[in-house]
Amino acid sequence: MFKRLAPLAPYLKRYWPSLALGGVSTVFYNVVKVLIPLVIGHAIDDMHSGITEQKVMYHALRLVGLAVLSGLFLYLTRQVVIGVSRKIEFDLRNDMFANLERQSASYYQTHRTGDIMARTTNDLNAVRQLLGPAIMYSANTIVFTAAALPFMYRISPKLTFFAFVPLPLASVLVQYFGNRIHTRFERIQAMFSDISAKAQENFSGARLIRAFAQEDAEIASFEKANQEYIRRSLLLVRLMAMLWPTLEFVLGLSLMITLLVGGHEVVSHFISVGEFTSFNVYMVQLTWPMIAVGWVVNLFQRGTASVVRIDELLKEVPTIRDAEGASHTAEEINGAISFRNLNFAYNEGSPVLSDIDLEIPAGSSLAIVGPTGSGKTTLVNLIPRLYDAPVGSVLIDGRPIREYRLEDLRRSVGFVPQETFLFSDSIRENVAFGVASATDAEVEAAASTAHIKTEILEFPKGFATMVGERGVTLSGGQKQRTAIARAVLRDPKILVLDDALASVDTYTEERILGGLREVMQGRTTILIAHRVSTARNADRIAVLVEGRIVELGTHEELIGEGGYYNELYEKQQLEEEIAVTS
Ligand SMILES: Nc1ncnc2c1ncn2[C@@H]1O[C@H](COP(=O)(O)OP(=O)(O)OP(=O)(O)O)[C@@H](O)[C@H]1O
Repeated sequence: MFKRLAPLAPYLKRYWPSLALGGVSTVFYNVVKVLIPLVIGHAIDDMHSGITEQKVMYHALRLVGLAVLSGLFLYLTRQVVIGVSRKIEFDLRNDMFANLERQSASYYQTHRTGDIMARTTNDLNAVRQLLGPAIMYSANTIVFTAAALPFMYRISPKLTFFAFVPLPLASVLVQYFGNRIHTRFERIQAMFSDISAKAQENFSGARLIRAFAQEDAEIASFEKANQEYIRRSLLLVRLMAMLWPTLEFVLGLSLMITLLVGGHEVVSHFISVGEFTSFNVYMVQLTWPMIAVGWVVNLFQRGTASVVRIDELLKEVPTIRDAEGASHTAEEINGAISFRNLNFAYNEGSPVLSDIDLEIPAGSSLAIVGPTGSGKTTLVNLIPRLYDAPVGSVLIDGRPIREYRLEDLRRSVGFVPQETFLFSDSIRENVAFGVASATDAEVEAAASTAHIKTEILEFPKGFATMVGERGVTLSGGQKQRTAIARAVLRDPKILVLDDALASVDTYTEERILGGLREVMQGRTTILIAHRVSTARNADRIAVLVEGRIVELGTHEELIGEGGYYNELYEKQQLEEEIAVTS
């Protein structure tokens, strides 16, 4: 077990002075606690030979003194040990988040979000309980039992033996019930996650549910899940209801034995009434630590399993990271992109890109068109290394992209993805994402280039308007233009727009392209498009079909070729004519 807990060692090491203080105060706390029954016993025997006010006062003060001392040490122990467990929880949470942030995009396709969330919440909680309560209660139990046993043994070895017989049973019972409670609790938690996910989907998919008139069906299905939840909860309630009476019975048994055997010892004058009382107080004090043993064993089992799961997450090495010796920086990037004999497949599946040979000179623009699923997004994703192409098949300024530091490479690419993601934050912060030093004027200029500034200023709070779950809902086109502003603000050498004008009308498209033309000066721009109107003004247009470049040239050249692009052009011309005449 200790080997499995090894990943915690560096974290514990960090706080060793606090842990040492916790250890010392645990010893002091238990030593003081062990003295209390002795003082009570002495007091009784002393008063047995005649009670005086002075004696009562003296013994009472001694007890109060000990109680205050033990309280102080207990406070110190809890404060220090539980405090350290919280600090380690904080460190672990930070480390896990940092490592999750470093993982490549594909990590999130192969790992379920629910599992990641469980590791960062439930497992972390279990580890904290192991570090805090589990360690503290085990230390208390061990130290107190070790300190109390010699005193109990000195009072009566026979009584000690008999009184201890049922106590381990309490601990075994707690462990047995604890295990079953844990299993049932996990099932309830799993069901609760299902219910929450269902409710959440219903809230975010509210429009779809209304449109399909599925409210009643959804209510019925939710009620079914909720019923299962209550059924499982009641099973747990039954188990808990059985645990406490059973425990009370076992502890009562132990006290009864103490009373019977101890009473007999007193009557036979083997021990005094004071000693008998001391012994009873020891028994009462030992009850909780004995119960705690079973509980602590459960905490250790759960905690150890969780440490393993957390360690797996912490050790996960990002598949895409800086290559060894990657030293070239953003300043060295001019923006010429080359694809050389590029073949690519996701996870060793069927090829998505085949024999791509393409040179995009620095500062030029390229439009990529092609049927859906032909690999356009995949091709541009390889430039900022969102997925890794085979070594040497993607180059920037003649250098394989792996020779650049990942952060610098990505900083040089302004990316407008196909699906816009906006954070639940103000529009300003969404535009300035990744550029901490951006001034208001720069943010506004970027918004102006993306032709969204006027619309933003029409919102009551302008750029401070919140978007996403806590704010206004932007239209698809507004979202895309916010994303364009975000990419432009980064002032990148390479600008990639993945179907970024799909949600705007042709008039707005024309205006955005006009604005971008200025921005595109001196930058390499790649535009993925489904409309000829987006592609036609690019320096060159590449047609991608089933992962291969089948046509490459200017608008005029491709029209002349009479291939896919020409067909697309004629079809869209026809559509426009029909739209005008109808
Ligand atoms: N992360 C991924 N894992 C596995 N396969 C993927 C992944 N992303 C895309 N694909 C597959 O690769 C192929 C090309 O997809 P891609 O998104 O590059 O096409 P596209 O030309 O951009 O399409 P669209 O015009 O519809 O956006 C598709 O068959 C798609 O199913």
